[in-house]
Amino acid sequence: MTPPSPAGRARAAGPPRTARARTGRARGAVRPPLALTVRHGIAFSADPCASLLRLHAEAGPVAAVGPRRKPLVHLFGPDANAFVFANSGLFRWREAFDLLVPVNGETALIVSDGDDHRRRRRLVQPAFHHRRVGAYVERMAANTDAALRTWRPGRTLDAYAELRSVIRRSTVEVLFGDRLAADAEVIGRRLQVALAAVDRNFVLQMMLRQVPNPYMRRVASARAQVARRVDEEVERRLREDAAQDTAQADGEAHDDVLAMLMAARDEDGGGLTRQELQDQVISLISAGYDTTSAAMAWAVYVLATHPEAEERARREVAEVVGDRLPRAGDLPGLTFLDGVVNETLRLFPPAVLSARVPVEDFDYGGHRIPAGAMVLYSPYVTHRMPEVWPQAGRFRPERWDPSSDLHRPATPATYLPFGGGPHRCIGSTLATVEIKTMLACLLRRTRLRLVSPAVTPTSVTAMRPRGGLPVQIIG
Ligand code: HEM
Repeated sequence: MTPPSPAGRARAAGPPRTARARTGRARGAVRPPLALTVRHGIAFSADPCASLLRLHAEAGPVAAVGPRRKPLVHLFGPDANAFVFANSGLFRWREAFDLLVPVNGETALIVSDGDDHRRRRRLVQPAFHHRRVGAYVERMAANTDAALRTWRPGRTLDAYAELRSVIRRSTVEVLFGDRLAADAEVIGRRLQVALAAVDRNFVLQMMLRQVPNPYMRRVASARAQVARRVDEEVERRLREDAAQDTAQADGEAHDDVLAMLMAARDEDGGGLTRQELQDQVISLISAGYDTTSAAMAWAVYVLATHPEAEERARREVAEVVGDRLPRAGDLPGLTFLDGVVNETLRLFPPAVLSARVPVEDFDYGGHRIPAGAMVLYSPYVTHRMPEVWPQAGRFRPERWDPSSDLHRPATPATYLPFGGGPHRCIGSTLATVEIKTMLACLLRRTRLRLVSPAVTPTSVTAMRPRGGLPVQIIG
């Protein structure tokens, strides 16, 4: 599956670049109503996804909640998404994603702005080129199949946890090579301590960041241990390069993202600094496996709850892939499976919300939104708007077939599981290729039944089934 491409089309079709020019005179500064703030706050802690749909229904396309001095301003719907993506000069990412810094590092892409971001993104982007990602399919398939071979009929297991550990291994392996992959479990466990810290509710995270405390010290120490392991690998490769005495001497012999990052040069011949390299490695692992595992769990869930779609996908995999493991060349032929992946990411986008902080006041939808506010746009709410997607709440993978009555062309403003604009997810192709490959492996080898069809989502940064996804293996 290739999701719609980013900013170009949004800019062409979207609103003009200056915020005030588009929206005319504002009625006045947004003022979060206290009653709405309290009601939404309580509902959000119980079920964030449902609470956002209610907030949109109640307040419309602009909904401010939280403290008056620094409100959280939700901008809902395709117009808002197009506006946010087209006006990237109005926003900073460092402030918006500050809470990720303890895990991702100061120079990670998601917390970089302006020229720094452009430079780093240019250096990192080639490693995620479509052609390179194709080369990883066989590793992903082999890792998945190795895990599935241990799944015996009759057994009950947590499909989310099991597949997440496959994804962790594949992510570390394709990004950073076999030596780090051998440590994938240890790296994953340490990183998990840090990731758990940024998965907590915002208020608690902000409090934890205010004063030194044992919890944040544990997070820093876990992150430092991963950073040391990454540094060792970089050192070792540099020594190998210098020695030029093995087949792996030129660095290019490592066919992974780390090799590309180490070799990357801009027009002036400059590359990533050691700090930048370390932060990119850690932030790519952490951005990569939590979100992809969440999406994978939802894909298993929707197939298990839609037997007809599951059978159709199974038949397609049997015809295209047959008895062997899937290869990159098979993926374009798996068109129904594309629809399954697209539809899973439409109904269950792991990034329920994404954030921006404006550097100056701006007007939108008749409201003045102050500099420093937390502006939030929501893939989840957009994807469930009936005026955008017919039968919005239903899993209908056939809607991705242009000949279907339900088909609607996806635009960057209407379909945005990977965000949009200059910070659009760099790993979108890797993620969708991985989910598709893993589903093909699952469908050719096993049949699953959910232990309970009642599943509640949790988290807005990597939305996943609360309590995992217990399944019974039935074949
Ligand atoms: C289903 C899986 C994934 C989802 C739903 C997802 C979603 C997102 C979203 C919503 C953003 C923010 C964009 C914005 O607000 O405009 C983002 C950024 C990012 N993602 Fe992903 N992502 C996924 C997988 C991955 C993978 C596999 C990687 C890398 C291995 C990755 C690396 C990144 C990075 C580095 C950024 C920051 C880009 C920048 O700031 O320039 N993601 N992702």
